[in-house]
Amino acid sequence: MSLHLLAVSGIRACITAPPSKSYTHRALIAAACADGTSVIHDPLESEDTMVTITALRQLGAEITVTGTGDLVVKGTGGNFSVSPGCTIDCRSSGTSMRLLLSLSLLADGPVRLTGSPRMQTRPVAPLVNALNSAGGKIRYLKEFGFPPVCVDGFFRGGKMEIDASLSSQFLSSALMTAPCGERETVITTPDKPASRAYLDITAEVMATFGVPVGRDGYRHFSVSPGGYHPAEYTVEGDYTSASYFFAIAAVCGGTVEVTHLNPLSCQGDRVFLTLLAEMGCRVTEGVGSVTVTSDGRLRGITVAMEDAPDVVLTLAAVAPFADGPTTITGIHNLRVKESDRIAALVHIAALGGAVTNVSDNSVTIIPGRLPGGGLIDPEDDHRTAMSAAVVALKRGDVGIMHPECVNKSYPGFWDALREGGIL
Ligand SMILES: O=C(O)C1=C[C@@H](OP(=O)(O)O)[C@@H](O)[C@H](O)C1
Ligand SMILES: C=C(OP(=O)(O)O)C(=O)O
Repeated sequence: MSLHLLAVSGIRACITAPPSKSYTHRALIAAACADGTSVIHDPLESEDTMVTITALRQLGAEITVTGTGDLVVKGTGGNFSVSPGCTIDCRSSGTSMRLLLSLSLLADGPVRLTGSPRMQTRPVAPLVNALNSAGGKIRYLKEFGFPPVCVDGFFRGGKMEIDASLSSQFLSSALMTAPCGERETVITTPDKPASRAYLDITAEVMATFGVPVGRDGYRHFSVSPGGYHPAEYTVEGDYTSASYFFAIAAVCGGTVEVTHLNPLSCQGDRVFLTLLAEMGCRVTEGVGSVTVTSDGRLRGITVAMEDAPDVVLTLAAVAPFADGPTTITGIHNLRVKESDRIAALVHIAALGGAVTNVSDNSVTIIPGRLPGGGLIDPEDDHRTAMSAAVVALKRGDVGIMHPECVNKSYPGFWDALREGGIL
């Protein structure tokens, strides 16, 4: 099935942001490790967070859903008990795969971690190397450096060096397991980590569940053993998911307000609002909401995006409608996401009528050189589908195949557009 959207203009909409995917994964993990019962209010219900819930149940945490959708998590105190042959299917969730890789070392037996064919091409070697130097006995079951893996051994802690230049998730993974290690964990990174804001999210959730993370910027971290405390936790709204609505306001013209957003959030994807302001939109922050207003006239910009990789595709959907080129640097790890997102970016820009000049770590999007329009297969990448929707609503001649792939992070995306009167 493919979805064809009509062009819209002069939008007036108010949409509630869904809960954050990154915060939900982390709150679940901290709660599952805690010594007692936690309640997670307003968790994200999506394919990826379901992967983490199912995995934590396989590891022995009891997780129940209340009538209002809250999650009650009976923690294990960091002692996971697994059945023989335990195999966790992370499907296409990179966050689940990476975060569970360290965590599985806390189990009382071997745990196999596998995933979709695409997940089996997403690297884990820098994390596996570090864990194997600190008590882990992790083996590759197919291709060296990639899932599936068999996780055995234990998490000793101590000094670890983790190269997180390809993915911050390697670092978040070891950090989240560290409170359940045998001794103090001290992690250094040889290079600047990718996607650094996600490390702030990790440290914030850990602190809420009673674990302070000692750190010197993003290059040196320390965590003491002692475990997590249970907590009552409310998940904030997701700025990445909100970016599509802001982008629609920017290119189609009009006003879109998105509510349920924390104005003090450490989500790096908030930067998307700064970029829209630079491109010519009016961005106003209310109490727990953000409004973007645009007359559709946009300027091209130059921007470094290594700390906010997930909104690069949203920007690629906006850039074709600017009055000049947009250059984006810091895109080296986009090739190892749910799809090759550099190829996706080229396709999205072309739908909007722009050509792209791609080099190793940057891309320039030049508007107005191609006819644009057409059909896109997002290749199961939720962010490609949602970004293509931005172009489709501007132009009216774009079809999106397999629109249900948004279920990975935002099952309610198409309904939110309908309810907001945009579809
Ligand atoms: O830790 C997280 O929650 C995430 C980290 C980022 O990945 P990388 O650190 O691999 O860039 C981001 O792209 C992903 O969507 C979520
Ligand atoms: C890259 C993403 O997620 P993950 O790494 O968890 O698959 C994403 O949501 O854009």
